Amino acid sequence: MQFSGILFDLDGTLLDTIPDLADAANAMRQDMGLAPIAESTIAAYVGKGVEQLVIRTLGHEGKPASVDMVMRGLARYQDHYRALNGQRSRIYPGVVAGLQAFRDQGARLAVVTNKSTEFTLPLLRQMGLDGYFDVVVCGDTCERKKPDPMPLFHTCDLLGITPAQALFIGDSINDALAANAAGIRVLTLPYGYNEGRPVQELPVDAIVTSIVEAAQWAADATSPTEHA
Ligand SMILES: O=C(O)COP(=O)(O)O
Ligand SMILES: [Mg+2]
Repeated sequence: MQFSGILFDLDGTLLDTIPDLADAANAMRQDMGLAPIAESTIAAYVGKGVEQLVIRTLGHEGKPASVDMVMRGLARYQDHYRALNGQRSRIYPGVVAGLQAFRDQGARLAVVTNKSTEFTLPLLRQMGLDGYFDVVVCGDTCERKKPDPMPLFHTCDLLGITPAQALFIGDSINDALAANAAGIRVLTLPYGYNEGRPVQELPVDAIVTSIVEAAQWAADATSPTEHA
């Protein structure tokens, strides 16, 4: 296989975390005197990190939340998510077999998520996935989050590879834009949370149905220089 490092998004790609994210977001809303909102609505608010999730969830009724409300909401949300993280989250079908297939092809694996370190590391451990990854870069690891390419460059540096040797697999516009800006080829999965937009619109190399299929795609892919 031509790729020596495979970078994975977390929420909506490896793990279905929406039930816990939605429970925490609705518990925060209840603390602030607001009615609960549907899980599917909250799924469309996920993707740009915890601060944006809180801002979008508090602004659901159309009125932007004040800075004070956002600060209070963030503290409440983080307390709830600390308690709920991993409780109802599930590994998507094909993930474990797919990660193993990539490893069997000789690749080193990394997670590049907008989720905070505090929540990412225990979740990977709890799901039994931590052993697959050499590098984990979270939403607060670098100065900027996806869709900025900074966390992807940082991951490549930590893996000791160039962007041309990497493949990124994600579920959202943030993943596609970060990968394109970094010069990293990118696959997307249709089952995640693309901020409520169809994945067919994303600028990616291919849409695959599972991580197993992604491993097959990577094994079959020809390098850009082979077309020259
Ligand atoms: O925390 C988020 O907003 C999304 O996390 P992700 O980058 O793993 O999809
Ligand atoms: Mg995601």
